[in-house]
Amino acid sequence: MKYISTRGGMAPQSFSDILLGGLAPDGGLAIAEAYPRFGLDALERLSTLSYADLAFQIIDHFVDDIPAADLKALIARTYTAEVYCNGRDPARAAEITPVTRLEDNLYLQELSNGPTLAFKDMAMQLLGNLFEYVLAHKGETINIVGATSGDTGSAAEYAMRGKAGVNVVMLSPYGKMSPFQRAQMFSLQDANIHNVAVKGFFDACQDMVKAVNNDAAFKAEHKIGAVNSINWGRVIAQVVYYFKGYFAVAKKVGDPVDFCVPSGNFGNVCAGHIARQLGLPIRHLVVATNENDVLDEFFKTGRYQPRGLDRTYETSSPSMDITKASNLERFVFDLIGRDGDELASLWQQVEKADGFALSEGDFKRMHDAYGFRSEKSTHADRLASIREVAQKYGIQIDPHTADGYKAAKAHRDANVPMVILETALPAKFEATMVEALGSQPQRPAHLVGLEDLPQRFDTLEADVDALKRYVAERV
Ligand SMILES: Cc1ncc(COP(=O)(O)O)c(C=O)c1O
Ligand SMILES: N[C@@H](CCOP(=O)(O)O)C(=O)O
Repeated sequence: MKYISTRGGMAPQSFSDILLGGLAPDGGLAIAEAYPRFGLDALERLSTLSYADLAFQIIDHFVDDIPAADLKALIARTYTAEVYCNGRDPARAAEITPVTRLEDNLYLQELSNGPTLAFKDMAMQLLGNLFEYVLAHKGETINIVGATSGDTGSAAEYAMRGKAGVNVVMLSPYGKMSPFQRAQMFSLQDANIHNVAVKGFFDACQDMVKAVNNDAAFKAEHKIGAVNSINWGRVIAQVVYYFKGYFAVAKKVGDPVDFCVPSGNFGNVCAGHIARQLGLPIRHLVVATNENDVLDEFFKTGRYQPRGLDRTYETSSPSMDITKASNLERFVFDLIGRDGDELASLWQQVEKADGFALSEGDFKRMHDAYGFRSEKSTHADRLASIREVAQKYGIQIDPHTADGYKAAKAHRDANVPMVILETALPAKFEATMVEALGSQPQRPAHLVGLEDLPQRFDTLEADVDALKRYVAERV
């Protein structure tokens, strides 16, 4: 499998190159030249595999330059019960992403049992091991520049801390993460981890990361790499749990299943789209947003209009406070027939803040052929969802998963299983959980007192040149 750019300006590249390269040289995102397709017989065979074996069978199709035996060993080392347990039911830990039945045809898939209590660990742990392997084989080093609204940053830092040849510079929105998220990142004292609080929202952080990546000379000189979902390695690892969730709930292989996905940067649900392209019988992909509802607007109207500061909100599902959904680019590339020139012109309009509107045909195909649906939650909805799930099912869900619960209820069909993807644990968002339920959520014993640890971070204005100077001085 080779990789091209969504904007049409990259000669086909191998997996390891795009893994280390991050953003494509033309500013687009790397994407597989074609999607392999699993037929029903192949799906039957996959349906009984362990998480690690399933991950290998899927990911191996996308890796053209790592020997299969090495890839298999890397994956086996990543997806273990020890890495994905985190104090929750150890008997279920071997399933890696256990699925709980809430009621008939309504399920919750746990994705937050990794070291940092959010779904980002599902891909990031593998990315850490892949980076280490590829860098050692190429004899190279990498300086990761990333952006986080709270969860990617800690997942990346826990996956990369202490790894030889890897530095991490992670930008986060100053004062906008939960105290737990902040402490998780800023308490790390490893010499290869650099936290930078930027005065602005996540969108500004991500724009700065992309600007650094778009400066070819700076990128080459400082060996800049990416861990956000602009990195294809992240997305392909996330595809696996859709297969696992599907096999857990489908009565027979081939039956339709719906997934509901709390969304912000569109990486998670983009992985669902790719799973569907690979032949997994997903009927609907329901995109759940918070008050930053740019994606809900897109799926309801066909108009994609990232917001300015006057319409970007700090919400109680803060990791989804995103109005420029980076990965939407990969889906729209597929939707418009993989025309790189057209995609590049649409994203020029996004970059000028004009946005774009889909043609009538593409708007219809997005629902009919690609199965997308969407729904938005407010703070009041979120609290009501957390309370309802606690009362009806005796389960605590975090504020982001709560946005998913509301959207799943809005789009449920009694005859089709709906899987809600859990994206974080309640412990990361104590204030909202206390507001909803009146009590503190549980947290794993080793994280008690996290917020009391000494914290280390730098601050920067939302200024690309300041970031370049920072990177040049530190790595
Ligand atoms: C807890 C949580 N839920 C949902 C999301 C949204 O996921 P995505 O950006 O992949 O759409 C994020 C971050 O992105 C997150 O951290
Ligand atoms: N919510 C994310 C934002 C970045 O998303 P990514 O999947 O593109 O890394 C976060 O928690 O940082």
